[in-house]
Amino acid sequence: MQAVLGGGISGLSAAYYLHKLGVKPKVNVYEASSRVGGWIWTSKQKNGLLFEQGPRTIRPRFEAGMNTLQLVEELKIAKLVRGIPNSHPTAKNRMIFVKGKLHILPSSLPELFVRKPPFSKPLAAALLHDIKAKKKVLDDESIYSFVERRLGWELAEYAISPMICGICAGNAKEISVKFLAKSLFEFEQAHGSITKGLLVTAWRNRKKLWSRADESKLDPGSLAHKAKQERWSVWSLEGGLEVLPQTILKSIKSHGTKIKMNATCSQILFNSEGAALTIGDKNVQAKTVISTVPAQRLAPLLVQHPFLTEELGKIPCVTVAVVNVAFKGNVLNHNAFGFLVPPSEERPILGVIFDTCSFPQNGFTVLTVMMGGHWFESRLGKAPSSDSIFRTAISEIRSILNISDEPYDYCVSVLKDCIPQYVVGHQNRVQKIREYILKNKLPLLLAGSSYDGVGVNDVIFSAKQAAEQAAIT
Ligand SMILES: Cc1cc2nc3c(=O)[nH]c(=O)nc-3n(C[C@H](O)[C@H](O)[C@H](O)COP(=O)(O)OP(=O)(O)OC[C@H]3O[C@@H](n4cnc5c(N)ncnc54)[C@H](O)[C@@H]3O)c2cc1C
Ligand SMILES: C=Cc1c2[nH]c(c1C)Cc1[nH]c(c(CCC(=O)O)c1C)Cc1[nH]c(c(C)c1CCC(=O)O)Cc1[nH]c(c(C)c1C=C)C2
Repeated sequence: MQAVLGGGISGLSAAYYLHKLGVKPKVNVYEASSRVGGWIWTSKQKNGLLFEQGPRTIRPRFEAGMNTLQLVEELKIAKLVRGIPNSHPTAKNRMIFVKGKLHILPSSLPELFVRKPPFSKPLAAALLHDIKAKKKVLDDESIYSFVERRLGWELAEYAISPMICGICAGNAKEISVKFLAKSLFEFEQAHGSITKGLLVTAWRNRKKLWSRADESKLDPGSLAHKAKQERWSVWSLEGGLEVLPQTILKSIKSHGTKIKMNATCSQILFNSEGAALTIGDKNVQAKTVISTVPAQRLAPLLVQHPFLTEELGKIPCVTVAVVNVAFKGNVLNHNAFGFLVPPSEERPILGVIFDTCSFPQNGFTVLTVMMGGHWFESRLGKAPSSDSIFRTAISEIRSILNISDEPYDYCVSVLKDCIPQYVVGHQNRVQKIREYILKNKLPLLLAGSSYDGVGVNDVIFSAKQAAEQAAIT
């Protein structure tokens, strides 16, 4: 038996790809809770309203983004995909809330040459800063410190810090530069500055730059081709993102994969036949194990290998409080994706997504307020009640967005340890962990959000790669 730990989107995808690759023997998925989908969770409210408690949009970019679109086609749910083009107001209008005001961040090249508050200079001036700044030889550093050194304090504070909140609810002063800006970091290391690295790369790729080679590689009838042609910024699914894990679940069940619910794995002991897993009060033998559970949850299961327990345990996670709230009619003065709040503003919220600006819902306004993350305890308290989280969220949206209407419906969720933090040294740590597994010939493959990216595309792609590895071992 092949074992997959975790029934979130990566565990389900791993089982899907194992079947697609014709891997024998049969596959069992072990899920600790009583539902599948993990953080992908669409709740159906009164009047048919949909609240996304976790992710809501997926980016159709790079290999991993194309792979997810291909998966959607294979699952025969392409007709449910709703793409948002780059020209849509929500793709162009991303805001930050600084010193009592909402500011739209520049989203096009010409805007980089105009001064836009809260920045004191046009953003293009940051390149002058970069050209003048001395090279520093480093193996890794925080993304805040890298951007501050090379492009100046304002970009670090008002662009990078909120962006890190809007991706991993983390502190840019702790998150590795390699999480978001690996190639810019490498430009400095190889060429002395970001600008020089960009020019050298543009020159080397000058032929590719002017051709649409990427597009011509895509099958003209495919969803990925449509996404490129229509220049989608993001997409979601009619009925909510949870349709994706639910459809994978149906597909893998129809192929004979067994999904074991309320089945927490509490120990993995490697032996000559593979691995003996303790699931609840039973022992089961597996040929290989694909783990998609968070690194911190996997760490204590590997008692035979203290090195793995220690290193996996050093990949931390943060907790996010999510408040979905609906109002009757349009209560917003902006047509935008939403806004983020730089941590230096010291407000209790991380940001707000204007869900219905992207995907309207029968005359309602739906907003999602995200809170906590790295600052959960310091800003919300040790164990805040749902009621106090809701009151804080409402008071913030009332004051920032000038909304005086009473909510029509709402939902408060505390997502415990939901997003891993790729702190400085993360990439080296993951490499050392994988080298150890390889050197000790352990039948263990790692997938999910703790290692190579936290987006839905990244985790599905990591599951595909793990299944491909399992197929050749
Ligand atoms: C608030 C929020 C907003 C997000 N927004 C976006 C977005 O807009 N776009 C985007 O691309 N991504 C977004 N993400 C990221 C994305 O949702 C996640 O990375 C992805 O859902 C992770 O899926 P996973 O299957 O790897 O992990 P999980 O969803 O964590 O699934 C792991 C599963 O393993 C189970 N498990 C844990 N321990 C054990 C055990 N010992 N034994 C058995 N089972 C176990 C858990 O119960 C869980 O079901 C967001 C995440 C959050 C939290
Ligand atoms: C405030 C908290 C969060 C918001 N979204 C997330 C958190 C933790 C989670 C999240 N958002 C994105 C990703 C990455 C997806 C990927 O494909 O890699 C994750 C895990 C996408 C995203 N959302 C925003 C940005 C700047 C990004 C990065 C990529 C992109 O440009 O699309 C903006 C944003 N996120 C949140 C808000 C309120 C917000 C506002 C403008 C919430």
